[in-house]
Amino acid sequence: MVTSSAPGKVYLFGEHAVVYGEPAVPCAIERRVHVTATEIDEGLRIHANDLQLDGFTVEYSGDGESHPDVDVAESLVEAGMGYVNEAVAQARDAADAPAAGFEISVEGDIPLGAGLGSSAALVVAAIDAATRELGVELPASEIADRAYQVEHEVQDGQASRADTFCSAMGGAVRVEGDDCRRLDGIDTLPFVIGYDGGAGDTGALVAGVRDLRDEYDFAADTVAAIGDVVREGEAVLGTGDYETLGELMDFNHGLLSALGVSSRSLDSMVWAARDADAHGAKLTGAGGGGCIVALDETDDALTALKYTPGCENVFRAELDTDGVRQE
Ligand SMILES: Nc1ncnc2c1ncn2[C@@H]1O[C@H](COP(=O)(O)OP(=O)(O)OP(=O)(O)O)[C@@H](O)[C@H]1O
Ligand SMILES: C[C@@](O)(CCO)CC(=O)[O-]
Ligand SMILES: [Mg+2]
Repeated sequence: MVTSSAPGKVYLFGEHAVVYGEPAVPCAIERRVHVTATEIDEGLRIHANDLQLDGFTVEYSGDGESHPDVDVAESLVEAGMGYVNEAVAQARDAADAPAAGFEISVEGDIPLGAGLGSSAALVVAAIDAATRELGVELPASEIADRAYQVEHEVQDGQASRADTFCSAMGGAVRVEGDDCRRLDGIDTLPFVIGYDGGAGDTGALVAGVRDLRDEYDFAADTVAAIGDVVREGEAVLGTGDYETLGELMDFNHGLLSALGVSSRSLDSMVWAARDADAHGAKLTGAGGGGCIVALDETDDALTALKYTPGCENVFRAELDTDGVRQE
């Protein structure tokens, strides 16, 4: 039995635009998904107590048959389990053990579908745990690559390498197309996260931006402008100039908002953080609902968000310089 874990992330800059080849800077945070893999004779059994489908907790056997004790549509269960199914397929392939069976248990402290990269953390940790259980130790870069294949497959081609690379490597990273790099010398960033308790549909939100971009030149320009913000941001990232970083985060949020991926509750959390003198604040991840990230080393934004209607949970998230690891 092997347990591995991998971190979630926030986007300092660049979500959505990264899908079209602009650079992005996601940063790993100290919130993790833990996956335990145990080899069994055949098939795939998954325990995922954090995954609620229509309010039901799911126990699933991927060999076609059995199902939750409750009546949940097969398609919903398949969708929920797709990441684990595909991660296990990657592990079997990497270890050259096509028939290996697994029992997989998942638990995590990353809210699901909220822009903190729970899917990438799950896939990265699952590939690591399952390959180690088969006696194979993959380099983090290969885990990142295989995890990207999984997200790409499960999300119908709507995925960049950003979430999976960041989760596998840890720290602050820069992703532009297939060019993925860790950014050295960045050990700390004062992130405060506000969570509205909701979720966004990543595939649908990415498709919405794609449509806008196809329809209007100014939407394409907006996506390109996000790339400019990222390039400006990475130039000051190592200097500790939180003032400028925050200003650029604010700008980035405005551009995402123009592309239609913010929401009323994300906007009110962003404004609550700004009113409390955070250096800057923006939505993180696909948007539509979920989380914002603010830059603030004081407790002011944290306190203000606690009393913001629509904010269900607020927490500080340290930069996690460790990526995937065996526990
Ligand atoms: N702890 C977990 N247990 C089971 N499944 C999980 C877990 N964490 C993530 N998942 C899977 O990942 C899906 C959420 O992925 P999705 O890409 O929609 O959101 P996210 O990764 O949290 O946010 P974003 O991609 O915007 O950063 C869940 O519906 C589930 O299938
Ligand atoms: C919206 C997006 O840019 C980030 C989702 O966390 C999609 C992706 O990069 O895969
Ligand atoms: Mg995801």
